[in-house]
Amino acid sequence: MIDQSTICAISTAPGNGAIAIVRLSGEHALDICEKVFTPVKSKKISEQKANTVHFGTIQDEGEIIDEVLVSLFKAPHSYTGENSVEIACHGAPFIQHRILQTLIKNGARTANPGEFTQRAFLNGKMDLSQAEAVADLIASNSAAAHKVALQQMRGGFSSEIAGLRERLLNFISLIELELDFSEEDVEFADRTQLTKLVNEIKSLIEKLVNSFELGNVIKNGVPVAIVGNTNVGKSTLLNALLNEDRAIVSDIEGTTRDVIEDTINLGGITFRFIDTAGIRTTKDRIESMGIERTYSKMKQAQIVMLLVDADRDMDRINESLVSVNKTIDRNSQHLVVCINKIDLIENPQEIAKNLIGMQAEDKLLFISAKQKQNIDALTAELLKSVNMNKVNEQDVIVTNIRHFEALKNALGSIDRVNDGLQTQIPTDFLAQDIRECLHFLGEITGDISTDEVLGNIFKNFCIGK
Ligand SMILES: Nc1nc2c(c(=O)[nH]1)N(C=O)[C@@H](CNc1ccc(C(=O)N[C@@H](CCC(=O)O)C(=O)O)cc1)CN2
Ligand SMILES: Nc1nc2c(ncn2[C@@H]2O[C@H](COP(=O)(O)OP(=O)(O)OP(=O)(O)O)[C@@H](O)[C@H]2O)c(=O)[nH]1
Repeated sequence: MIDQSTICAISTAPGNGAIAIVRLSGEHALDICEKVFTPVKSKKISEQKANTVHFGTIQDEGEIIDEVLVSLFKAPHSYTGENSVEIACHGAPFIQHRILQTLIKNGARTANPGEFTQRAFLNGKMDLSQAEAVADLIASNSAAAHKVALQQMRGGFSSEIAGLRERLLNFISLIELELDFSEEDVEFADRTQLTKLVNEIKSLIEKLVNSFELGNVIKNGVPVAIVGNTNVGKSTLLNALLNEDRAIVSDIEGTTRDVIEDTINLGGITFRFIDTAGIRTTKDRIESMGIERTYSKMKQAQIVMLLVDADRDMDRINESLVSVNKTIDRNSQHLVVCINKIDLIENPQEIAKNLIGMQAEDKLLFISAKQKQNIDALTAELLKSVNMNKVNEQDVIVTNIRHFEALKNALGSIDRVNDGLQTQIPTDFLAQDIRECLHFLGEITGDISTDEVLGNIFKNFCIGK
């Protein structure tokens, strides 16, 4: 149910700016605006045409707060689908807050995060996956992320899903009719047509499910944990990869106590390098917390880059490989072992021979972070670990984990429908699988949603969006 109150918020970024926008939306947006805004032209704001802009002053009990521009939108032709007003004022936080307070004094309440977009969704201006894409668009920080978010906000795959869902809904009503007439042996739903539709749905969903691996990479970057004993050169390597000095480099053991994260664009893909505290046993509490965190970062990474110091004894080198082996899962993670400081030793191959626990799929590189030797080969190896072969350039890409989960569930149920059609299972079982598929598809577009799901989605939005 849509809450009927009129909401207001500052929609521009916090802090000083040239201009700021205070937004007002809801049934009483125009009346509230009228109480605080005096246009230079005498005509009342509520009598003005929609989609017009007006110059005037905002007043609080007779005191002028600012000269502003007011934009008018009338339901249903606004972003939220409700009456809306935007006040563009001078950008001092003091002015913005005074205006907000005045609006509240006159009957508005402050908006929750994402509440404008939530209302746009509830009023049918966009479906749920489009609303989610609005947040992605605001957060986009690379050309690829921008492209997929914009595509999704403008309809993306949700219109296709909605269309297929609509057709499946037609079938379920026919099948349910058959169930009503179960005494008689009638078949209202054409099984050949239904099989065709099921296959269409299946191939779309499969394509979308497969796109997620890349979608996730585009949206979140590839997490790479750089791990190793202290002083092996992790920070130096990070700097070599970043080509700048952002992490702390020093020869004092345990300098990197906390987890430092930095992103770098390699071949159009964002990698998130996580420079971790070295793995070793320590009595220092703060340092051991850092080491704890190293293990948890290692588990979350898509690529684990183990750095070893070529200049150390073999036991110490193998010790770190043993810890990594215990922690990572090669089904979902790649291991790249880098033998660093090759400038210091004669025969790095000797180390390679004595490494314990390397597996066939693991990669081994010999580098010097300080001398920047073989950094390009390492970069190439990282890019190879990101599997992008499954997706074509023009394909729609799923970036949202909620959509991914719903699609996987929908695929499971559509597979059961398909099997059921082939093995001619009883109609009531078939109907149940179809209903389940409809449910999961509906979760994506928001045709099926709960307050909890909506709450979780919109709580992560900015205020004013
Ligand atoms: N000042 C301002 N800038 C903004 C937004 C906004 O709400 N205000 N937007 C959003 O936050 C984005 C633009 N999106 C918008 C989408 C729809 C409508 C809108 O009024 N749609 C109506 C009327 C369309 C028409 O003119 O015919 C509609 O869909 O019925 C406005 C903004 C980005 N920039
Ligand atoms: N000769 C040589 N020295 C290196 C190389 N890479 C790093 N070093 C040196 O090794 C020392 C430690 O480097 P860091 O990058 O601070 O090592 P770290 O692994 O981040 O160390 P912690 O933060 O203590 O865990 C520094 O003196 C670096 O200059 C290399 O390829 N060759």
